[in-house]
Amino acid sequence: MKQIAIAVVEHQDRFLIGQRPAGVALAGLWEFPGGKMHATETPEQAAVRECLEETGLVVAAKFRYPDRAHVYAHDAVQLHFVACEPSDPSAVPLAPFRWIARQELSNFEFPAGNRELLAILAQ
Ligand SMILES: Nc1nc2c([nH]c(=O)n2[C@@H]2O[C@H](COP(=O)(O)OP(=O)(O)OP(=O)(O)O)[C@@H](O)[C@H]2O)c(=O)[nH]1
Repeated sequence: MKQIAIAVVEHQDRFLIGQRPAGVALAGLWEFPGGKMHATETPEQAAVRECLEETGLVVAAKFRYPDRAHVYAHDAVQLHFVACEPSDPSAVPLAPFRWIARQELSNFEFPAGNRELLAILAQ
């Protein structure tokens, strides 16, 4: 199973999300910054690294949401969700990432493995 670290970056009740590009698995769905963990990394380290690579934002890991295993047609993944906060809240994320208010998250379609996390964020 692939180990995936995901940065759930929160600031002033808004979250950083981006749309997966055409031509990749789950194209068009929205997601949090993240990707495969390197062998020596903790989920926190990998989430912070992936977030910087994908969004240009430096973030600090704060706490963990429950992990989630999910089997997609393209892959079986273990999702490690890491709550993070931006070091510089005024920094502008790289496209396609943008800040979305908590109440708006339900208007975006995420991969099925995010369902439990999104239910927690909606509370
Ligand atoms: N980034 C991200 N990936 C997610 C989320 N939810 C979810 O199920 N995934 C899954 O986790 C896997 C992430 O791998 P990826 O394709 O984005 O990245 P990758 O394996 O190429 O890793 P890399 O970015 O290190 O190259 C994909 O199977 C993706 O569908 C999410 O919220 N964010």
